[in-house]
Formats: sequence, C-alpha cells, structure tokens
Amino acid sequence: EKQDGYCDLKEKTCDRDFLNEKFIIYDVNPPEGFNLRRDVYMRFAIMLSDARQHNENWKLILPPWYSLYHWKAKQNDYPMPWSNFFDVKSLKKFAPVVELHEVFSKIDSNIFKIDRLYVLQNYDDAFENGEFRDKWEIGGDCDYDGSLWGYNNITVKKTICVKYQGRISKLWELISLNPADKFVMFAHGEIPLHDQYGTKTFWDCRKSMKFNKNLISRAKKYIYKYFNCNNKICNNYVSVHWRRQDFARSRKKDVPSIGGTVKQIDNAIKNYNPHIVNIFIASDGQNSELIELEKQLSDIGFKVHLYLPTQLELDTFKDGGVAIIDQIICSHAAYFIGTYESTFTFRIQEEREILGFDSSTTFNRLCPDNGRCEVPSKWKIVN
Ligand SMILES: C[C@@H]1O[C@H](OP(=O)(O)OP(=O)(O)OC[C@H]2O[C@@H](n3cnc4c(=O)[nH]c(N)nc43)[C@H](O)[C@@H]2O)[C@@H](O)[C@H](O)[C@@H]1O
Repeated sequence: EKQDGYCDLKEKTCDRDFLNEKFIIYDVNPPEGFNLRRDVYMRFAIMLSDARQHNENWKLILPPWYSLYHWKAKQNDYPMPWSNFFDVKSLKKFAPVVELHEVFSKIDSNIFKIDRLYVLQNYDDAFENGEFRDKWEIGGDCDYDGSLWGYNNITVKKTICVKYQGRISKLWELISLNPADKFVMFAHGEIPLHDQYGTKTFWDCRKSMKFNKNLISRAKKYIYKYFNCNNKICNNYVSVHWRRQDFARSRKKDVPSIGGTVKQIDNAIKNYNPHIVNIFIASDGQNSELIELEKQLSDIGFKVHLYLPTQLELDTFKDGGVAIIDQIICSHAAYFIGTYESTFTFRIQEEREILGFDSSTTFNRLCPDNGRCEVPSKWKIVN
C-alpha cells in the first residue's frame, strides 16, 4: 500500500520510521548572516531536543545555506548542506536533526510539500501596557520573503501569518493546532527567543556545533605553521576580529578608524604581554584597509598574519568555510579582541569559553575613537 507517496510499504526500501516522523524546517530573515543563523539554529535544536525527551517524533530539518548576503565569491554553489561547515554527526548527538537531502532521499515523488508555512512577524508594540510577555496571534497580512533555498520542487500547501513574541517553545502551541501536519515550516525563525540563555543545555547544544573536520585541520595547520603551536591554548599570538563593511559604514559610533584600531591593539598587547609580536587579523575589510592596518602595525614592530586562502581552498571551503577558519584561528589565540555586537565575534568568544580560556583574555572589544565604550557582556560557560 502506498503511503502518502513517501514510500511503498511492500517495498523493502520503505522506511517505516519515516512514516511516523514529523518535521520542522525554518528560514531566517534573508539579510542575516551566518553567525546570527547559528544562534537561531540553537533555539530550534534545543526546542527539538527537549521534545525528544517527551517521546515526540519530531525532527529538525537543517535549512540549507542559500545565497547569503555577505558571501560574495563565485565559488558559492547553493544550496549548501550543513556538512560543508559542521560535523553533522555531532549535531545529531544533541538534537534530532536531518539534512534536507536526507529527507529528499525518502520522498519518492521528488515533490516536497510543506503542509503549513507559518510566517512569523513581530508585534507592532512589544511592550503592551509596559509589559513584555510571551504571546502569539494568527492573522494579519504577510508575505514569505525567502526563496525556499532555491528549490523549485518544494511547495507550500498553506501559508499562515502569525504575530509572535517570546520563547520558542510556545511554537508547539501553534503546531498542535494541526496535529495531522507532517512538514511544518517557520519563516523568520529569528523572531522566537531562547527559552533560557546560557544554561547547561544551551552550552551542551553549543558544544555539539563542532566544525567540519577539514576546516579544523586547515586552521590547525595554519596555527602550527605560523605560531608553532599545537595546543588548544596558544600563548604567543593575539587575535583580532576586525569587522568592517556595513559595520564601518553604519556603526561609526561603535567602531574605530584604522589608526584607532592600531592604537588599541598596541595598548592591549602592552598590558597583556609586551613580548607578543604576532597578531592574527580576521576581517571582512577591503584589501586597501587591510594593507593600511598591516602597514601601521608593522611600523610599530608587530608581525601581522592573515589567512589568505589559495584558489583551491576557496573552491573547496567557499566563503563560509574561510570565515570559519578565521574564527578557529582567533579562538586559539592567547588574547582576543573582537568587534562590538558582532555575532561573528560572539561565536569566537563562546568557542574560547569551551576551550577553557580565562575570560579576561576573551571578552575584549575594539572601541570607537572617541573612547566611549561599553564593556562587552560576558557569557561564561556552564558545565
Ligand atoms: C549588522 C548585522 O551584522 C551581522 O553581522 P555579524 O553579526 O558581524 O556576523 P555574521 O552574521 O556572521 O555576518 C557577517 C558575515 O561577514 C563575513 N565576515 C565578517 N567578519 C569576517 C572575518 O573576520 N573573516 C571572514 N572571512 N569573513 C567575515 C562572514 O561571511 C560573516 O558571516 C549580520 O548578520 C547582519 O546581516 C547585519 O548585517
């Protein structure tokens, strides 16, 4: 007997588990970058991991990486699976996740029908009567502004607009309205918040987000070659995440000029350990800015290092992998200085907490030239 076109029960190929499983997939506000998306993943992964404890048969489909705004290289052939960047086996140890291509391989019709797409939207006024409380409400006008990861064999049966605010676990209330749904999708998955931030479960999930092994080994090779370090914690280089592009253009009150950056790195090293000469810079800056930064730092005696991928490496790792290699190299440095409110920096700080660095070497930021500078929040690990 054919079941919903998924498989033929008489055929040996039929995956009986699949018949009983239900799936959630989500999409994120299109302009958001890779590292904000990593946090959105954690919210869903924790939600699904919690559900497993109640014997529920829900799985999370990892939304492929598709056409990211910050990824400019022509090497990016979308959509990309999560295994390009992460160790999916490790993700699966924490939460019941599957790659989209695993699901495709089980649908014989090659048409993937999403039963219900909930387009989440913020409330106009988050603080009704001066109070922020968890709530949701179906209705209003909305459009799905994503692209279903570029697949034209995915269709949506029904689209529902939902105003939503608060904890992600409240999504179960929405899902339970239609118990027959097998494939449920949420657009604007960044709107629901973590149920709890910084708890042991949060960190267990974060630790499971190990990178793809080839990216780790490339970063380790670099660290060994330029800093002769084979340990988790290296003591002879300082790393800086120097976020430019849109940050340099539209957040002038938070980010320094090139000269200001040089002064701050120099001061930080003088205070931390004046014997250090090696500086690793991770940046999305333009070549001209990086050349100027390198020149000014060299002029005062530092040796500046950047990871510049070969053509073959760019073809293999793509923009996303190159950025991860930058993050790994930053993570192992004796001392790290990041960019204020960049999620790229936050993910490096978390990695350093996991590696066991003293937090005084991690939660440091570049300040604007006017010196007005809020101390960054410390999100310390809970084991
Ligand atoms: C203002 C907001 O900032 C948010 O960015 P923010 O949190 O820094 O961090 P992300 O969300 O990761 O987005 C920034 C993207 O720029 C590239 N990038 C930034 N810094 C580096 C670097 O040091 N090395 C390399 N190789 N690549 C870098 C990389 O593709 C990264 O995913 C964005 O997600 C939002 O879309 C929005 O633009």
